[in-house]
Amino acid sequence: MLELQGVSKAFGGHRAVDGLSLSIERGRITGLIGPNGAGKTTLFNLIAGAMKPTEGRILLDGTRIDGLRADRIFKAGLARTFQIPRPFPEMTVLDNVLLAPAGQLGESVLRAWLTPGAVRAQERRLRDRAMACLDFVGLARLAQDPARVLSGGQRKLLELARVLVAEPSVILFDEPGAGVAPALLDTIVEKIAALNRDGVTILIIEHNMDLVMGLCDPVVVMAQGRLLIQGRPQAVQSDPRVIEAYLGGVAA
Ligand SMILES: Nc1ncnc2c1ncn2[C@@H]1O[C@H](COP(=O)(O)OP(=O)(O)OP(=O)(O)O)[C@@H](O)[C@H]1O
Repeated sequence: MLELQGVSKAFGGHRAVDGLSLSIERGRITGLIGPNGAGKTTLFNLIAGAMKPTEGRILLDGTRIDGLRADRIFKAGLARTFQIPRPFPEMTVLDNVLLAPAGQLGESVLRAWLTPGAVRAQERRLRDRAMACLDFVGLARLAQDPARVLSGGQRKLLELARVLVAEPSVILFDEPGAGVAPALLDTIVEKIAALNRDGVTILIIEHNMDLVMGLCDPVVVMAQGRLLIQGRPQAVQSDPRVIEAYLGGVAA
């Protein structure tokens, strides 16, 4: 579904991602782990179009997406969530979700003038869909509140609703468990699993090992910009190379 071929990203002389090749299988929840500075977030930036690779190719369903703008990749069905979501604090929760869909009919003034009925119908459909997404993540009752009232965990759920409006086929989650209270963590894990049951392919960066072991299969380990190993969660967890990479990371 998502294929990386010899992907590198250099910052000056430092290769944050170094000749990485990887296949993300359709319909799975793949975990991406590795010590701090391994290059995980840089890899997400490359896949989602926030950065261009220095070398290599990235294919989504066989079509090259490396070098495409982030909004094009989003429209092609690949969405990402951020480690620290930053909703517009004074806008309502619902309006924050409605910001996401690009290319809606109402965006074209000429079109709005020619076909106001179609625009209104489209807006209604979008609102309904945004409300359904908020309902899915459990935030529907807060739809009219300003986003600033949300807790860290609720912001992650809002972020999820925001990307779901676009009906992505692949979602990259950057540390969905970070900064989330334990009660909401279960909700987030449950929502990710439910989306996956619905056929969404998922790639997750996460430092919380319980979350990774319970949710992800396979698990991919990165160290120093490279792929260290890829395999079943239990096998990865007990692999001496992985333990060494983490201990090396702590010592550094
Ligand atoms: N924009 C940038 N400019 C220069 N160096 C960068 C940039 N982004 C990342 N790096 C460097 O690239 C390396 C990989 O960073 P990255 O954030 O991708 O790691 P990570 O695995 O996501 O780490 P963490 O788990 O701490 O988030 C680090 O050495 C980092 O300092």
